[in-house]
Amino acid sequence: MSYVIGIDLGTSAVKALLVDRDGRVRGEASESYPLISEKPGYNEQEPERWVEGTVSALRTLVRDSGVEPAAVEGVSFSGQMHGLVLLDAERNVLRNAILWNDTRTTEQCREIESALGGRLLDIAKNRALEGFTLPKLLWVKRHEPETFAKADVFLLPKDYVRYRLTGRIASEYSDAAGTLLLDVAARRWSADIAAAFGLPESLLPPLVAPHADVGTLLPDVADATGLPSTVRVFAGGADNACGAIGAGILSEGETLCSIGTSGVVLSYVGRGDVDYGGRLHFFNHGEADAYYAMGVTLAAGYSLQWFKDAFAPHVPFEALLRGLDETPPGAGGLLFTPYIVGERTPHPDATIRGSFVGMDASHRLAHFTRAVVEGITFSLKESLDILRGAGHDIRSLVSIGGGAKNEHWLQMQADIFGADIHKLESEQGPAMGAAMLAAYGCGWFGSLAECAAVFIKRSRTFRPREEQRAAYDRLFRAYQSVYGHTRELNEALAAFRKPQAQA
Ligand SMILES: Nc1ncnc2c1ncn2[C@@H]1O[C@H](COP(=O)(O)OP(=O)(O)O)[C@@H](O)[C@H]1O
Ligand SMILES: O=C(CO)[C@@H](O)[C@H](O)COP(=O)(O)O
Repeated sequence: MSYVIGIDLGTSAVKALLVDRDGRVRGEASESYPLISEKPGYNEQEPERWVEGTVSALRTLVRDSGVEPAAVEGVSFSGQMHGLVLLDAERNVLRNAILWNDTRTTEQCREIESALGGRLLDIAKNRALEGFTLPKLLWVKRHEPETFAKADVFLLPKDYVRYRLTGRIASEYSDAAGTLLLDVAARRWSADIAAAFGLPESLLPPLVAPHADVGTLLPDVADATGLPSTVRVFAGGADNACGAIGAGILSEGETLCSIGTSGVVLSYVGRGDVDYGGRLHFFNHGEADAYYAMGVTLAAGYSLQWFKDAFAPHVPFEALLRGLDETPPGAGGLLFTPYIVGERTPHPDATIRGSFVGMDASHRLAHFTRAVVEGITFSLKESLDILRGAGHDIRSLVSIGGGAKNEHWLQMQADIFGADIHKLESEQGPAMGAAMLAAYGCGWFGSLAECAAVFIKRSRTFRPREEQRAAYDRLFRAYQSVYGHTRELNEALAAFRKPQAQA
């Protein structure tokens, strides 16, 4: 038997997954690392910790799985998107990486909009959002000019780890799409956008396809992990592209709901010339010539995690969510908006914060829990509705991530979305998509879809229930009005915010 390894470089941890030719998971290892949040809205990580964590997870995986290391044929990557890693000419890291959930760059977003106007959407297919990479580059240029002057090349998080494992600098389309520097439809860096901000083209790493073979492991990495130095390394993809691959979202009509730290609803798109007017993210998929359109809730699982940590730290998730069964839709008249670190879709707003609306003396923990879970799901329905409004006929979704672990929540997704929700048999998230890119790269399958047919199985389907669906439709209208009523209030409150740990 031969094997591949998928590595998912997440925000809180790196996970390495060993998968055999039949798609069976033969081992798993992970290592966590801290988030550095020195000021409100600032979120950074030390790239060296990603490398140490990845090498250590690979070592544990190889040691504990008991498989013959020489039987591992390929490795590939999935990674948290948008993060900025700056390297000097000697390939030293110049500063901590600035992450996707860092919102310090509102001013740079306005600068990008005024410099490029409609050309930004024409070329990069996305509007300027704080989380994306170009605003981060401009922030460093403006606030840390000495650091910027030393920058020779920039990399995205998983591309940096892959560079350290192989010695080869490269980026790939699916992650490059989240920088605002890619001509998304043409799959090449946009010389126009780079020039508009005085960025030398040499700062942009060479681009390859997600399944491209980018070399083999460096001898010292092979020694440290126990893998042979002949193991083939494939470029990999953005975590959402890999999450979609790992859930089999590989043809027109397929839609994914992922509730991790952030939450996304994304649909496969077969063409690059589709115009969503910037209301959704539009990125290159992990498959050649394919794309996806996606809405993002910044704090999806993170809202529930925050609520649990703050108000029920000793209650396990399963026990906390049992309350979903005990209270009817609407949580006794309580609504929650999950804007606790700002929002992206449909309200690109770094200043907005969350609300509980309708608190009543009768409300208890179970009502608040239900309101939080409903609010997260309503937020994702806003993305779903934009996709439907743009012509996507969405009657079913595959649900993944921590939020898919709870069956009451999966049923709620069916009721709120008005669509069938499919649960996967062995849900491994983006690490499985990365393993599939390696399997495809190794030539085990003729396409990612052929690989998905072997690797991915659906286990259960949750169908919408009419009575609940009607109640949620009424609640959703109330939910949608909360943003407009709380926007100015939050602008006034922003000055009182303290630094907080995020995501
Ligand atoms: N048993 C559970 N039931 C429902 N939600 C859960 C459960 N366990 C974790 N979660 C939610 O899933 C989130 C983590 O999901 P995960 O996919 O692991 O995220 P990430 O990959 O972004 O770290 C947590 O923030 C939490 O809200
Ligand atoms: O910013 C985005 C997508 O645009 C995020 O999806 C990040 O790519 C990481 O999210 P988690 O997987 O950690 O929730």
